[in-house]
Amino acid sequence: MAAVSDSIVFIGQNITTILLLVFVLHFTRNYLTSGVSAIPGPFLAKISNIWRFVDVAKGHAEVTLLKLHRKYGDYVRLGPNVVSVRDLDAVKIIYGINQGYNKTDFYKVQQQLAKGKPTPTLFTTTDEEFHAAIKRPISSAYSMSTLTEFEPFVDKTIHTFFKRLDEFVDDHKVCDIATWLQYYAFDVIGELTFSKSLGFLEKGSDVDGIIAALEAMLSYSGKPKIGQIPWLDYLFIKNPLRGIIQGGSTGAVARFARARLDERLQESKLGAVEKENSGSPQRDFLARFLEAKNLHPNIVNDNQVFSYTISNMNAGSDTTAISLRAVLYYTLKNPQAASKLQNELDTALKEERITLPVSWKQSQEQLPYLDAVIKEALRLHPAVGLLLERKVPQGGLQLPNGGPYLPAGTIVGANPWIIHRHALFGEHVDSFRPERWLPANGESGPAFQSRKQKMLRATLTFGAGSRTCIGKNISLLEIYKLIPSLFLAYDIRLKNPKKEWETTNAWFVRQTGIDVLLARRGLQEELH
Ligand code: HEM
Repeated sequence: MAAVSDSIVFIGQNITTILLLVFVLHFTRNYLTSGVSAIPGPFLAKISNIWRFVDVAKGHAEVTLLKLHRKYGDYVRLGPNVVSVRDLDAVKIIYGINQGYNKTDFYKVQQQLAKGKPTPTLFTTTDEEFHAAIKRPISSAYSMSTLTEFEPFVDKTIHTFFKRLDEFVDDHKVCDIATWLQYYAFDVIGELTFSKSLGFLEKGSDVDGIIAALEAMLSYSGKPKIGQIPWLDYLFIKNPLRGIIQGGSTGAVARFARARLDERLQESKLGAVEKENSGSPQRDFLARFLEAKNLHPNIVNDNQVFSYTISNMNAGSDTTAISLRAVLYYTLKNPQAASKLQNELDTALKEERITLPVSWKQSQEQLPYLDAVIKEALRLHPAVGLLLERKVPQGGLQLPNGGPYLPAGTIVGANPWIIHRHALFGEHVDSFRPERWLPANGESGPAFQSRKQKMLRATLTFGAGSRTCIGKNISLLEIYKLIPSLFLAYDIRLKNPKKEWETTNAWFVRQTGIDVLLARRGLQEELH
């Protein structure tokens, strides 16, 4: 008894020293983590995840990481157990199909609560078996061949968008196009998923706080930061006490999606939808998800249908808006590129090779410079701006080209912003040069094809491997139709050509501050 009380007294008297010792031991153990300790990086990152937490919270983690890779080379240590990879052979292994590199707890942090329980989606699940099971029934809905079936939904939204832009022209008002592109992207995904736009363009403002809710979820002070130390999620976001107090909030996007699903299930009971849609190629995503439920009842229930719709909304709206902004901004900032693009579009329209709105097929077959502009903008500003984290599987990873061996459990990943500035993309990788995607003077056809293929294989805009973006074709449809149609219908100028936009990296690298002046080009009557 006396020994116990003596110990308590001793601890009480030396608590500061003891705590200091515990921290020193903890940091030293972190510093010396097997395998990872051979990789260079900032000292503080080697001893604690707090360094990365603070860096992500500042909102420009892609800038920090680029500097670190330029200083240290292909492998950078970002945490006691975290490695950022720039070596392309390593990227191939990490994202290779069936290589066993699963998503990390960073993605679990993004799982939303439904009735107090985290709900994994196609995007956020870390369970590869579950992922394969839920992906199989619906992957055909996203295939290249269904694209043209979705085209009328996009055309409809382009019409609404241009009606609203006409008001800016008529009123001689400055247009905050960054915000309006977000309204467009949200309304398209609403149309595609539910045949019902969310009404952003009509209202000209955030509807039901949906954008605010998504921003809060992905705010740089929120989940992406917490994702650097995932156990904090259980303290701050998924804390059961918080669930009890707040009733396990579901959020504005979920409410909208749930209402549409309930409407459809009700109509379906009445037989209205089946009659209306049977055999129609213009079925929205929800109709296709419900078909998957009929075909695969053991995998797809109403909750899974709901989860598919949520994935579409969360993964497909902001990312597309960010990409559209990048294409528009870089084009407007580079008058030479803008004028080349305008010439290509005007000539193709005059020769009746394209229409307004431009169709997907026309954009692919008639507009090579547009293709180069879009590829270059998405290279320079990929929507995702943090590591696409994966866990090293059993057996470990021998990092290629001189890297050390990493044991199982190490977190590895590539950041698209870093990979897209790899020397493989040629010179001036920090500048907007659409020409890098076109044959150079004197370059033979086969040499160009081989160079282009290498760049495409290294492109991570839509991720890579088994977890690559399922909505890639859909977003390309939205981008390749809207951008040329916009330049055909309007003369667009930056209000302050010298002013830079502002960006914030909160997992997605959002931009604000693109004010433009618009004038009609007299082609509106061509809109059909
Ligand atoms: C330009 C627009 C888009 C970009 C840049 C983009 C980017 C990405 C990236 C990088 C990933 C992989 C994430 C990772 O490995 O951690 C991903 C996955 C995903 N994206 Fe997209 N995305 C876009 C549009 C869309 C659209 C329009 C949809 C839906 C209609 C969508 C749905 C998804 C889903 C469901 C996943 C998870 C796929 C899986 O794990 O199987 N995305 N996206």
